[in-house]
Amino acid sequence: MPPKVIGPYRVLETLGSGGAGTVYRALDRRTTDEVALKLLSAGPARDARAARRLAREFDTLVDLSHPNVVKVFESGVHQGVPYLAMELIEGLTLRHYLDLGSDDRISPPGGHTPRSPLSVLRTADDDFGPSSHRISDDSMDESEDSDDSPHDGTFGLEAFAEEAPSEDLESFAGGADLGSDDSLEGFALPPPTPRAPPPEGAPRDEDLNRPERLGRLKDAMLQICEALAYIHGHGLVHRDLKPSNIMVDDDRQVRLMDFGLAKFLADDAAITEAGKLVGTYRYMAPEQILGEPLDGRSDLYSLGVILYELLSGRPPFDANTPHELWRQVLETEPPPVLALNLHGDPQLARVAHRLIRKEPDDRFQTAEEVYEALSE
Ligand SMILES: Nc1ncnc2c1ncn2[C@@H]1O[C@H](COP(=O)(O)OP(=O)(O)OP(=O)(O)O)[C@@H](O)[C@H]1O
Repeated sequence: MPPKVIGPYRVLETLGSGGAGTVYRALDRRTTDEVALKLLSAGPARDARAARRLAREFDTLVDLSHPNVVKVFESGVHQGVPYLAMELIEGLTLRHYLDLGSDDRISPPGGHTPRSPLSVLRTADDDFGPSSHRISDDSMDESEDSDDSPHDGTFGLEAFAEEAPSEDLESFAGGADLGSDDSLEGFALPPPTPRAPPPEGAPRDEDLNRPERLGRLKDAMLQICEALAYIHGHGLVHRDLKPSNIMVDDDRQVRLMDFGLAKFLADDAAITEAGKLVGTYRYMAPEQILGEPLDGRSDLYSLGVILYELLSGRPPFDANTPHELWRQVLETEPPPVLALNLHGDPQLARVAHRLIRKEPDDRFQTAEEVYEALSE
């Protein structure tokens, strides 16, 4: 049973649950405005680290103001449990927004502002789940994101509970010439065959490639680039970009959410957290897996994984264990999007592949550059 009242808010309904707590639709009794209220779980999941993350989410967002970044209003504590009040987004997470057959749940084009030159739901099916595991045992600062996972190099496999069945990507090895040149032009289009059989339940190419869906995908990507350009411009790295942390409202306006893991680059601790792994496995850049210093280019890698998945219907890397996934991310090339989806959009495919290059220097360097490449 959800609580009836949380601080000055009356709870109206449950919107969804994530790793740390539950998000409610609630009415601010002082203003009669509706808000989304994130309340941390009262059970074992609520610990000092979760509370710190919520506090950090508030501190991070309270000074930001951008149409594509969720707004926060206040934080508080209700019967000892911390909560965060934020802008209520009437819409869908990015994955559900671009689900095949979701057209009937969104408004027709025209209800949103077309992209101008850059002015400059957590759902059980989305991700591997957030992780914040130690990867070494040496003198780590407990004050940050480490959790109660074993510290011996093993990982909580519950984080993989939602993983899709793994695929044999070996068949692509050697056949995928992604080009070594930095430019999009340098990207070698994959040969039309051989092609691995799609896993059972995989979306059909013709559904993935419907022009209306691709239009929505591109528009959403442009808006995410605007949000990323803004937060990176403020010295912030999101560090946990994934489809369930992006919502699209009924007017097709995108919001970047869930800044509980975000870090300011100016904060030294943010870039010298060697040995700590924070983020969601599937979307983590190689340098994030290696515990190296992160910058905005790591978010761009995650954006590339999202784009790759939404174009091909499959993640670029897939495995049954974290270690195998990381090995693939660090050492292997993903199958070309256009080998998985023969008639996929070549421009979007090129952008996705350049975003998921292993070396940050080989990727687009800024969200503005991605925006421009998507607009070509
Ligand atoms: N501001 C909001 N407006 C409307 N719905 C929201 C809002 N914030 C979250 N939700 C809904 O609540 C769900 C849970 O959100 P929450 O941030 O707790 O978890 P998550 O991001 O899905 O997972 P995790 O935080 O564990 O990565 C979301 O998937 C979304 O459907």
